[in-house]
Amino acid sequence: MQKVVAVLGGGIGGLSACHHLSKSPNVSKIVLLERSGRCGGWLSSIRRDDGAVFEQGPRGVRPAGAVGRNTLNMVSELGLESEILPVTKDHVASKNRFLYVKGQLHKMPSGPGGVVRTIPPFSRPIIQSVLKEILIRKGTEEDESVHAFVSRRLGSELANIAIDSLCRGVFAGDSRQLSVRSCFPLLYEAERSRGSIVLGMLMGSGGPKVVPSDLAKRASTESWTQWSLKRGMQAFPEALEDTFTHCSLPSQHTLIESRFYSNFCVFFFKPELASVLPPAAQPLLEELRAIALVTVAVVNLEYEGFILPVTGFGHLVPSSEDPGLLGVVYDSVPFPQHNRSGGLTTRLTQTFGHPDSVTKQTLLDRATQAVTSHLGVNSQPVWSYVGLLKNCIPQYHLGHWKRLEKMRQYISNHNLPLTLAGASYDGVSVNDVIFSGRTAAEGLIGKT
Ligand SMILES: Cc1cc2nc3c(=O)[nH]c(=O)nc-3n(C[C@H](O)[C@H](O)[C@H](O)COP(=O)(O)OP(=O)(O)OC[C@H]3O[C@@H](n4cnc5c(N)ncnc54)[C@H](O)[C@@H]3O)c2cc1C
Ligand SMILES: C=Cc1c2[nH]c(c1C)Cc1[nH]c(c(CCC(=O)O)c1C)Cc1[nH]c(c(C)c1CCC(=O)O)Cc1[nH]c(c(C)c1C=C)C2
Repeated sequence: MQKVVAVLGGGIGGLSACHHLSKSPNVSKIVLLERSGRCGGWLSSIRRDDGAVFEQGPRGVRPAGAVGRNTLNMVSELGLESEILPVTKDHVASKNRFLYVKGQLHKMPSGPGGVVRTIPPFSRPIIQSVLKEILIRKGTEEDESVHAFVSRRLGSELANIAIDSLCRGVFAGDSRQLSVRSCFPLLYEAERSRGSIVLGMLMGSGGPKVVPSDLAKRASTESWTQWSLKRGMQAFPEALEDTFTHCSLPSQHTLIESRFYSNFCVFFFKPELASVLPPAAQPLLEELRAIALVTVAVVNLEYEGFILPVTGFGHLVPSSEDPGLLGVVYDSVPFPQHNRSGGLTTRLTQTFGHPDSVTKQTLLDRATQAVTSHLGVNSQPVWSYVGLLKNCIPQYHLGHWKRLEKMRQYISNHNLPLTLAGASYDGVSVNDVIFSGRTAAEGLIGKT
């Protein structure tokens, strides 16, 4: 039977679903409903006339693993190969990441030399915690906070500094609330199946299989650690959107209500879309609304000349150091191609948590002060932009897996023509979200 499919939300997840649905001869029509008038969601690049590009959302995508290959395959299908800006393993942005602890920048330990020596801010070699980890007994909880899990297996120092910062640098979240089972499923599974994170990582795991395109093979041969696009990450959803035929849309609410009487299948991309479900789906609405989202402020700064005292990807700030500022990316280091043409400049991006009650000017002042105190730079930025990204990163708190199970069970028990996909469910990275769009589409139409 021919299907008409409605996709709610034109973020990268919704666009990925459309891309895969459009390959099926059994789908006669796809209606993409996007509220904002622009597709791409959080993939949002500021492009200046002088060639400079600044990212308000994601700035780099990892090529590794099945989901990384899947994204590169899509990049290839869209003919964006010549737009790719790869960062290889031997690049300084791949080797150097920093932590800002007790008023000082510290390079995160990496490589064999980094783990066998005591490297501040840590008080003992990482290898000690790693070797002890193998002997620690398996946990018995169904889920645990990321902080509790790492404290238990690797010690409180790594949990308080490294893992606290990592959760801020990926989820803009609190490691004491985030779920290890949902945020770091590989670590959780490693403990369950091998009794140890270290053994689990050494032995590897299964996971989905994705046949690599030539581009994905190139990424692996050349050891890329991340990539972006010449015109910024926004060029990705733009290229996807260009492949669709546009037509005027019916009223959103009419469409959603009619879903329950006809052959519509709706992909749900955000809990806030809950407002368009009918009252009959109340239990589902409650679960959707319970998924928390955080708001962050993203401050892009441009300085004249090369101003950094260190080179690398950037630095993270643990919550004990500053509850507000999460981290600073040294954008000019991984992606100098995004600097303005002619003349040397440094582009930085800072991310702040809990920015709601603060003015944009205050955020800008705090950002420039952090450049002075963290990086010893006294000059002022020649250009800046402050963006407030409301409810932008879903938080997989303790028990998230149970909530997902309940929601999917409800959908199945009530035969609702709905599929949940996007950042709120099974992974927040661009790769995860694109893969979830594909999985959702394939659940409806079979493998493409
Ligand atoms: C600051 C920041 C930095 C990030 N950095 C990285 C990174 O470096 N690497 C990485 O891999 N990932 C990164 N991410 C994560 C990644 O960008 C997001 O998780 C991903 O883009 C989410 O895609 P999505 O399609 O699920 O949702 P969204 O991007 O939120 O898209 C949802 C869409 O639905 C629309 N919508 C909402 N409500 C309605 C409605 N009622 N009706 C119709 N449309 C509606 C919205 O307008 C939006 O376009 C970052 C995210 C942020 C916020
Ligand atoms: C300071 C805040 C943030 C920075 N990036 C993000 C936030 C909230 C968002 C983000 N960053 C990454 C992802 C995707 C994760 C994935 O699985 O691919 C998201 C949603 C990538 C990432 N960034 C950092 C790490 C360790 C990762 C994981 C993948 C990888 O190893 O590359 C660290 C990091 N993020 C930020 C900074 C300043 C920083 C470290 C120096 C910014």
